Amino acid sequence: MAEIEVRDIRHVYDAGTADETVAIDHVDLTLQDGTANALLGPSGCGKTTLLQIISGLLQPTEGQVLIDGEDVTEKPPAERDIAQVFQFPVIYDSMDVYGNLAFPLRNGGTPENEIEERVQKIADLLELNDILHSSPSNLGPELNQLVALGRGIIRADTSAILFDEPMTDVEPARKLTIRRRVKEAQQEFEITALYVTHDQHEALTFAEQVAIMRDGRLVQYDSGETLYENPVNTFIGHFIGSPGMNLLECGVTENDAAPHAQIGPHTISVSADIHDEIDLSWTDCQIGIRPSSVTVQVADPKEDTDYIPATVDQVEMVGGYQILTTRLDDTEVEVKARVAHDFMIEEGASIWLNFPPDTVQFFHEKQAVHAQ
Ligand SMILES: Nc1ncnc2c1ncn2[C@@H]1O[C@H](COP(=O)(O)OP(=O)(O)OP(=O)(O)O)[C@@H](O)[C@H]1O
Repeated sequence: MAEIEVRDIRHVYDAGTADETVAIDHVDLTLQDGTANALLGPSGCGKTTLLQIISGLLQPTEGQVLIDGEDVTEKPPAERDIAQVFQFPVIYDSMDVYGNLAFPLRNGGTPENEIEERVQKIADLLELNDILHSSPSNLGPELNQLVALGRGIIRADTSAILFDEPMTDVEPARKLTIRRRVKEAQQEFEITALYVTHDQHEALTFAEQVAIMRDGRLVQYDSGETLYENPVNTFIGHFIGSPGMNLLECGVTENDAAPHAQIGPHTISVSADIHDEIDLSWTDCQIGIRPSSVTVQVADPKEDTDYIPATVDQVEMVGGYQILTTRLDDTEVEVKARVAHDFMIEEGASIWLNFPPDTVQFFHEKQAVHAQ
């Protein structure tokens, strides 16, 4: 496998016409050799365009694609040795599963005994042994997608594999199994992989590093943990997590000689690292806190001023926990808090919330002021 680098890529569709669209706007991204990566972002942000530029199906308007340091921007797809798994599996019905897997090797003139060995290895890994001699037309889309994956990685000289929304046609109940097998194959063969999806759960479970795009730009490329804990801006804070980060409009006030966030009558402490960077003249500020970081108390904490009174508007059971939608008293500010599934609370109840300072992010003009 190989390192894939896109350097200062820009892509414009219908340049110079009324329909001109800047699909990729100066993106730099390096996928380290052997790593699992995901490309995540809302519809229309440029994921497919970037994927096609990497595979060679599309020539970028500007910028370069490098494979292990070699500039392949001008090379056609066939000379890049990049495999692609599409939304809908591309399978040859005229051959059985074995024939499909063996196809790229036979095409390259590999001796039959080596082909058999390699097909066996792939079949073991993807658990395809029982269907090796079945016709693909008798298999469901899940198994066909695995065959397409197997065919993509069967050649030892494949540089990388690109997945374009590969779970689109997979039944929800089968997704976990298919994803596990894809992940095992990626790890076993140390494949450089880029997995395009608009589903954050898929991206975060597959990839070590996730690139998030918006409006043709790469906004953040980091591990799932960093994206969750330290979003670079409010877009990432809200986009990652379910529900996303609470983003609360605030002012800045000075309290005990340290800047604090002010929401209506409520003062919220931030960490010392954030204090050092806040300017008291700032407007357009928000604090961000994950629903799982909000501490909830049902008994009035009385003199403990770190707790803010709120009212519970909605209680929702989500999987193994509950999400409370609350409103801070004397404001219209909504805060979501995650509590245990057996936490006893009713809609309309009074509640007290605490935002532990080391879990509070501070954003100025939508950008994080301090990466922790
Ligand atoms: N062939 C094309 N001609 C003109 N504009 C295009 C073409 N393909 C894509 N676009 C535009 O480029 C932008 C990026 O599209 P792209 O398909 O790369 O995004 P995406 O993130 O993959 O979206 P989705 O998740 O919906 O597939 C969009 O504004 C889209 O309308």
